[in-house]
Amino acid sequence: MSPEGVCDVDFWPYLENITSDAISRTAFGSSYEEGRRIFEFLPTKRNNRMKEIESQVRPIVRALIDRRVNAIKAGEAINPDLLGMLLESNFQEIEQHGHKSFGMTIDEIIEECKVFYFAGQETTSTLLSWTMVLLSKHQEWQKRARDEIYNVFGKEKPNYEGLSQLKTVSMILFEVLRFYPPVVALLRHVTEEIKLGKYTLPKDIGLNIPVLWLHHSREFWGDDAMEFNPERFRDGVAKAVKGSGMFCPFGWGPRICLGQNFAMVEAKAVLSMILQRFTIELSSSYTHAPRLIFTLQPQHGLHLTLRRI
Ligand code: HEM
Repeated sequence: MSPEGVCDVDFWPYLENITSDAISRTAFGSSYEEGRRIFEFLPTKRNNRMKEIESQVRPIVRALIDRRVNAIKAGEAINPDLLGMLLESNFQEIEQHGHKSFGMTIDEIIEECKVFYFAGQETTSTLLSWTMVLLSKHQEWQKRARDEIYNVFGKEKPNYEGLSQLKTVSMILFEVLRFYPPVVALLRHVTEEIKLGKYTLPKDIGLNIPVLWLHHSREFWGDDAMEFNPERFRDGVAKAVKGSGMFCPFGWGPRICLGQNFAMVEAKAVLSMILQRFTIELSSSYTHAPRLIFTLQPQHGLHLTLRRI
């Protein structure tokens, strides 16, 4: 940072770090440093070695779980994190039915932990990235968000109660999720022939529900569908869009995202802490090129100019 408090920085790695920390602490509590190592194996275009990744991630998670299981067996208190809760409910299930086949196997628990990691990290850092880009392009919304954050927290650290009062920030995050949904499509496999409206879908076909397209359709959002306008969410999601299910950044139905509240709270907290300290603009080295690697990411990084307030 220059003596005047200005710096040019690629913010993307920092956002990746903070979201891995958040999910690591939530999933594995005090073992979060260990949990973070899992992200080193997240597949990217450069590092697309799924089999190798699988063989490296599994022992890390397995060691974490074994240690916890031994602690529980030794009568130690259960950690109030995701892994602790999963193991506790699993033990109860097995005890209640008196048989191992009622609980999850260790392999299934490992899979659950991995799902939380992979589902929760990249998606949230992507949401935060596009929020930074759009607030840089729309300085009036950046100012409105900062004013609200100062009104609620001043310069103090954000707290959970205060985060639920951030209405403008919520509107902004919803609009970012509409504009650049981290998950651009929902994929389904049709397991048996079914009638869907006027269509009959045959067994064994794949369905692609185009979230990105639905979120930009003039038919559902009106003539300003291609514009960034958080105001549309002032009276909630139902009033912003024609037709239910057309705003689906977290999916829809029984498989809707389990972490959506977590993600919103986390995004609000991170954004509050950034806007309390800095104004943000796009740096001259920023190149706008969203690309899809599982989620919609900034291809050439997130180069921003930060000015200390
Ligand atoms: C902005 C952040 C996030 C976005 C946009 C997002 C999006 C989604 C979407 C679209 C689905 C449904 C996929 C489908 O139907 O095929 C999903 C499922 C899921 N998400 Fe998220 N997610 C986010 C954050 C998180 C976080 C933070 C967690 C964990 C703490 C999480 C955990 C999960 C899990 C476990 C599922 C699977 C639910 C099931 O299949 O029953 N997500 N997410």
